[in-house]
Amino acid sequence: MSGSSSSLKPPADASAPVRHPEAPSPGELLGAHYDQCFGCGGEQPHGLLLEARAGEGVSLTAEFTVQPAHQGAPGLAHGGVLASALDETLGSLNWLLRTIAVTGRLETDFVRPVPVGSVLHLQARVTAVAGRKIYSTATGRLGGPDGPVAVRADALFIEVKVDHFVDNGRPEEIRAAMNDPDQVRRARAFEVNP
Ligand SMILES: CCCCCCCCCCCC(=O)SCCNC(=O)CCNC(=O)[C@H](O)C(C)(C)COP(=O)(O)OP(=O)(O)OC[C@H]1O[C@@H](n2cnc3c(N)ncnc32)[C@H](O)[C@@H]1OP(=O)(O)O
Repeated sequence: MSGSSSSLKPPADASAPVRHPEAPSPGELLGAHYDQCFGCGGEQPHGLLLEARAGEGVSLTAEFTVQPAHQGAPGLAHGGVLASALDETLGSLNWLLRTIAVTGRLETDFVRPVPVGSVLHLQARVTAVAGRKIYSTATGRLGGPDGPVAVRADALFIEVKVDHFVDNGRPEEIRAAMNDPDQVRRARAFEVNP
């Protein structure tokens, strides 16, 4: 069974997404937006270490290898971890729009169990944009990019200003990020002043 709530259906006046002219080229790795991010950061040993690659249009692919630290049932990935992998993949799409956005809603279907050690092949694309609202969808497949779907999600991201993080994040981490030239450079990729 699948389906999504009405708030995930773009309104009639929504527009098709427009890839930013300076978005990474198809095939290019996006890299981490923050090295402490649970989804993509290289400094989180139990994180997902998810690597996303730009696709055509406003789409991307990503891979996530399920580690023993990601278990729920014995030998199987925890559903919340799989939802995180989908969330991170969908969030990475905003790089291609050059828009800073956070997840407002994420609806996930868990279709097949995902064993530890398996690689989840994720594919995501933005389907529509309406004002600050960005609608997107993703699948995660097992055994290869054309393998059977194990998880899928629809999401609504909401565009925010960089102040969203500055005003709400714990001051220690905000200060450290602002003092990190690499982090400042990544933030500038979104054409914002950190
Ligand atoms: C430096 C680089 C770093 C880049 C960093 C990137 C990090 C990516 C990490 C991966 C992604 C994440 O996990 S992000 C972390 C998880 N998410 C969060 O923490 C978000 C927490 N929530 C919030 O802060 C807030 O609720 C917002 C920002 C989402 C929305 O608040 P707001 O800005 O006041 O906007 P608001 O007026 O309420 O809503 C705007 C429009 O969106 C709709 N809307 C809002 N929320 C929802 C919702 N849950 N479901 C349906 N619709 C919603 C409203 O109806 C409205 O529609 P209309 O009336 O206009 O039609």
